[in-house]
Amino acid sequence: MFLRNVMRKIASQKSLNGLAIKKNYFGTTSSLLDDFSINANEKTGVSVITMSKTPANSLNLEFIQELSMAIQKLNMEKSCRGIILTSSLPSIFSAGLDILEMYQPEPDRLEKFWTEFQEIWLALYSSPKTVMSAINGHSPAGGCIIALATDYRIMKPKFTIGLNETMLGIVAPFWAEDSMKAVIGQRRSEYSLQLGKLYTAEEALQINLIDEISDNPLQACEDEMMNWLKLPDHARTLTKFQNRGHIIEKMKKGRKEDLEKFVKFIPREGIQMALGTYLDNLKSRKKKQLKTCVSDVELIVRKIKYNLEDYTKTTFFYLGAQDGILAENLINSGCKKVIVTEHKKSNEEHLNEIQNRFREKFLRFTRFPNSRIIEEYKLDGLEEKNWHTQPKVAVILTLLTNDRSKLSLNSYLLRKQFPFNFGRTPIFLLTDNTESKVILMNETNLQTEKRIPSRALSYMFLYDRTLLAEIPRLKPSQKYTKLIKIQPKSDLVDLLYDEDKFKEAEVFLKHFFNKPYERVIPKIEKICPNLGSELIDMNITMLDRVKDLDFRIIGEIFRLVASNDNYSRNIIRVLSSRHEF
Ligand SMILES: CC/C=C\CC/C=C/CC(=O)SCCNC(=O)CCNC(=O)[C@H](O)C(C)(C)COP(=O)(O)OP(=O)(O)OC[C@H]1O[C@@H](n2cnc3c(N)ncnc32)[C@H](O)[C@@H]1OP(=O)(O)O
Repeated sequence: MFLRNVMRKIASQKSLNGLAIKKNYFGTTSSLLDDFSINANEKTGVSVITMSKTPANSLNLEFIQELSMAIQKLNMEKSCRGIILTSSLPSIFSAGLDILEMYQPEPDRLEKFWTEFQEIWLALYSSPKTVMSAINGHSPAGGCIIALATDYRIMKPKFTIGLNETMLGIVAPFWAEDSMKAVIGQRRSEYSLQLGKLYTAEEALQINLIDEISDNPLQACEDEMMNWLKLPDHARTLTKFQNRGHIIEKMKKGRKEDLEKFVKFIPREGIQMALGTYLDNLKSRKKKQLKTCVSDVELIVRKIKYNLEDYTKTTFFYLGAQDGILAENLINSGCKKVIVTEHKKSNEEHLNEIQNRFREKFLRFTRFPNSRIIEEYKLDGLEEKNWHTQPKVAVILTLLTNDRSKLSLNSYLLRKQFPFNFGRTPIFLLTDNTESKVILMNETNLQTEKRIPSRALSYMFLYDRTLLAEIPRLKPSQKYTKLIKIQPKSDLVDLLYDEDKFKEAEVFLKHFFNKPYERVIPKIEKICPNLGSELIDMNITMLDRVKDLDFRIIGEIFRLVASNDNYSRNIIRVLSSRHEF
């Protein structure tokens, strides 16, 4: 049935020839908005569509409409046998859908926007012509969807491509997913989509997401096109539809539902919040250069202020009310938004105290909607509608603790607050909890329990000196892209950067790792009573079950050493020399 329709469509092109497209089809024409041009070569029958919508060829409604119309016309133009899509921008093929179309959208426009996007995809994916993408720049999300809808993809080295929708907290449509599966396979596709993977051209080639790499993708496409055009059009087209028919049919059947889903999904508060963050981040990405961290609240505040473009627009999420000193400092120094979270049941009295103190500073106190346990504090005069438009940076002031119940509470609150992906938002973790001796946060924790992708953790400010002991643990990880150098402010910090000392501790740890807890604990207890009891609190039965523990212990050792106490130094020496330990 589908193939019959295709045959009919191909046949009907003959009669449409010359009608559907302007008479002066050959040569160069520009779109009404000058967002792209078409160069139709009479000799080869190949039309090159060059997108030139500055700054990023992002697909807004008008751009898609015009582009879609042009492709549909070319699809019907008999003298056109091949279409190549490319970009005139130096480093971007297409940045995908214009995020501004989805951020704080007008309902009618949003509906039109998605309908047109479906339409352009159909026009490309079911084009009877040979369609190629000369991907001469970045091609994320919608850019990749467009490229995937073509028959052949040649990309310039180094740039990136992929369906990164989850990074924005949104979901690629099923038809884009289907087209990706058809190209790179089910498993790779699922993996790439879930993780919102952006691949370099080199990586993309390895997984067949693109077909070739070339320094001149347009020329390479033109050359490759000649091979494709050697074959009779009807045979090639029918073969294409034999392959794609089921995907096209599925899309057509599901497109109404897909549209309904989209217009319902996008305006959701959480999605808007995620898009706002992403957008802000995109805008300010280049300008943010965060450098140092200091172990003093005032200095941290000053640093943040200095580094953030607009400090007052930053939202601070303060997890665990504690005594609120850090939050108060932030507020005093100009921050207008702080969300304080606390488990009311467990700490109601404390929360009330905080609330009262904050009330003096804030003229209005609002309960966080849909939640009984999260309280929101904000300055009067802050526009309600901007409340959830995301800050440039999310700052999480969190209680890093060895208390499992508090940790899971924090995870819970984080999940509740942010059921979506943080995307590329840098997250600052601060703590003023000087009692803490351990961080149980590692990459796995962050990804699974707290659902913050590790890449978001690009910057960390740690106030608590004892927690600084954890910093070296993070060093080797590639994922922590910009770990800030901590200004040595104490012997402890100096020590942390003393590689030899650190190695010494590591050697020692190797010897008691993998040993049963029962054998190790009493020995640790003997030399370091606090550490032993903490391990007991954590209910650890085998040390090797807790991979992070090595650094925790290292941290503890450093802490002991930093106390400049001969006894502690002796402990280290003894431990390091006792291999049987
Ligand atoms: C039920 C289904 C639900 C939902 C499905 C929704 C499907 C969505 C598919 C999408 O396409 S979502 C859009 C995703 N797009 C992106 O994530 C790309 C974002 N852009 C970038 O990562 C980068 O801009 C780039 C790698 C493409 C290029 O980087 P660079 O060369 O450094 O350029 P700039 O970042 O400085 O960008 C220049 C300029 O353009 C603005 N911009 C970039 N992308 C977009 C966009 N997609 N929408 C709107 N605006 C965009 C960027 O903010 C810069 O603006 P300035 O004013 O600061 O110059």
